[in-house]
Amino acid sequence: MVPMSPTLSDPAPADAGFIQRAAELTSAVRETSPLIQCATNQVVANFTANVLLASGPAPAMVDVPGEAGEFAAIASATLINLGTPHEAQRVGMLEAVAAAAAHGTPWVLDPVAAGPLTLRTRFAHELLTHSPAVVRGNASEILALAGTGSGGRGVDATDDVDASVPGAVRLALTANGHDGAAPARVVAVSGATDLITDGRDAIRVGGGSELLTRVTGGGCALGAIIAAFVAAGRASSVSDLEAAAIAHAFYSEAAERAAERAAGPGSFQAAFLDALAAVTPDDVGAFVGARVSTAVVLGGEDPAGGMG
Ligand SMILES: Nc1ncnc2c1ncn2[C@@H]1O[C@H](COP(=O)(O)OP(=O)(O)OP(=O)(O)O)[C@@H](O)[C@H]1O
Ligand SMILES: Cc1ncsc1CCO
Ligand SMILES: [Mg+2]
Repeated sequence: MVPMSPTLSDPAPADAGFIQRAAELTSAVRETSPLIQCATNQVVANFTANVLLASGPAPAMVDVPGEAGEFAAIASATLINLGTPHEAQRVGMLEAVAAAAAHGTPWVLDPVAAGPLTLRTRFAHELLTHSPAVVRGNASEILALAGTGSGGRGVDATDDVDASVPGAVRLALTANGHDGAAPARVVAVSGATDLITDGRDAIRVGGGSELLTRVTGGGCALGAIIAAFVAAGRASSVSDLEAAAIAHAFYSEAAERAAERAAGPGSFQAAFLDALAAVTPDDVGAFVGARVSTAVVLGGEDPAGGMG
């Protein structure tokens, strides 16, 4: 059964354990430099690679059919972003997600502009059957995939993050994994306040900067950072849910610092890369303490038959 109209409990501040895991996971991402395969759109490939390099992980934009699966087998995590999904890239993406599944490698789906565009929306639904660890998008994209969208107008959101709660919960709970055999699917919705949920628990991440929406790739590069934090989280027993939320906190802390120094979108982009490199694990811990809240999903029902 699909949840009818789930809501969230009153928010609680992040507890000390979560704050500590945020700092430790940020250290781990810097120290272990996870290798992140990106099959992403041609608009943001360069920015995404720079965001990863500034943050610690190693990017590799390997999306060519015949190579994409081979590379997914050795990557720490894979990002699949549907911004400009040409036919050959779609073939490479299917190879990559099959290899990721075979090797237990986490992968992140960013269904850019899902909803108004039929081909990529169908392809996103096909990709969902290959068990992404995280589905990341703006509210319009998440609502479209959940089947509750308002249409959207393309790559930018027309829906509000809070309005996406029922859709995000539904999209999380319709995945396999809630039987305990595999990690639950995490759905991450970006906006003024970000919402990250596995259908049972939810985490809200505030802060950040509106300037992230004035340069291209603000959301797309976030998908690559989520992939890196989830990969490092799996190596240190941090749940995909918390790892994805800590990724958002890391990103928002850097965006806030960059916005303080920037005169506009151009200098913001450069300042953001500098800030991603400068943010410390303790900064991320402090950010989680100040700007992150947790809640429980109320009124959600697990289609697999138990809320565990
Ligand atoms: N009004 C806002 N205030 C602060 N931060 C914001 C705001 N809107 C978006 N963000 C941040 O910007 C980043 C990108 O989110 P956004 O929802 O714009 O992604 P997106 O629409 O998928 O972007 P794109 O597809 O253009 O890369 C996230 O880190 C989010 O928290
Ligand atoms: C502008 C744009 N067009 C297709 S993908 C993309 C990058 C933001 O998603
Ligand atoms: Mg996007």
